[in-house]
Amino acid sequence: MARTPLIAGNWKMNLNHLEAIALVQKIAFSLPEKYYAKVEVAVLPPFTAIRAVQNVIEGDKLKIKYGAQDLSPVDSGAYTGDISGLMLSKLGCHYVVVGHSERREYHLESDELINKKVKAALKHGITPILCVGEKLEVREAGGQVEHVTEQLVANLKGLKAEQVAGVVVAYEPVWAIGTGKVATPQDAQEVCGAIRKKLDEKYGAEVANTVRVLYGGSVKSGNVSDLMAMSDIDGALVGGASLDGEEFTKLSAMAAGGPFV
Ligand SMILES: O=C(CO)COP(=O)(O)O
Repeated sequence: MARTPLIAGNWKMNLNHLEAIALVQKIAFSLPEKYYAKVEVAVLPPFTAIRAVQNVIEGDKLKIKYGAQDLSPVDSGAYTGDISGLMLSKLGCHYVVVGHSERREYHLESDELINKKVKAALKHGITPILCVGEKLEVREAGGQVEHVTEQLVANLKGLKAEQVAGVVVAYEPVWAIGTGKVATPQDAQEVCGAIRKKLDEKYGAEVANTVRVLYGGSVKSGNVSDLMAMSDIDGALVGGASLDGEEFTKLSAMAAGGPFV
């Protein structure tokens, strides 16, 4: 089954709502319509810019999708500072990042909490982009496949096969994030292939063949094609390079088979 590639720009804690509008307009203006048939392009602004991005995308009928970078495991209540899936679905979010390594590290998010967040996203019809990935010491000890597949199993616990089919998994080795040190296509394929094999074992071939597995970590227009040439890599979760309109457009075009025009 052919999987539509996904290029998702995780803006992290960057860009106010005015800068966000300008960036979306730049991407929309630069990326010719024909590319959208071959690649799905999404932007993931900070919460404060989602409404502005929604207005531009809906107002101009753009083919760019959008989403958020996190959500609460519950729908509403006394949880100061949190944002729920209910709120995000009302804003028309297609995607939400769950379990990014920066949240696992700085907000001490556990596999159990991430599992609840995946369920909350699905409950509200938002596709979770579930991030998994090992730290440098785990890779140096050769434990990356075991570590990542354990995270995957824990984070998807209790979901039915048809729910898992609606999840995107992003393999983001922590040592490659924001460092300029991209994993080799072979290293990325090893883990992305293991993710798909684990999905096959637990949920069957149809689900495993449906789920998109992305790679993330220092992806740029110059390395995205080699990564996506690997059989189990269906796109990229892009940090730094997604903040530069021209570079992100070029990267998206390359993911669609390029060349950039
Ligand atoms: O964390 C990432 C995307 O979620 C990757 O960030 P960089 O592309 O800046 O390495």
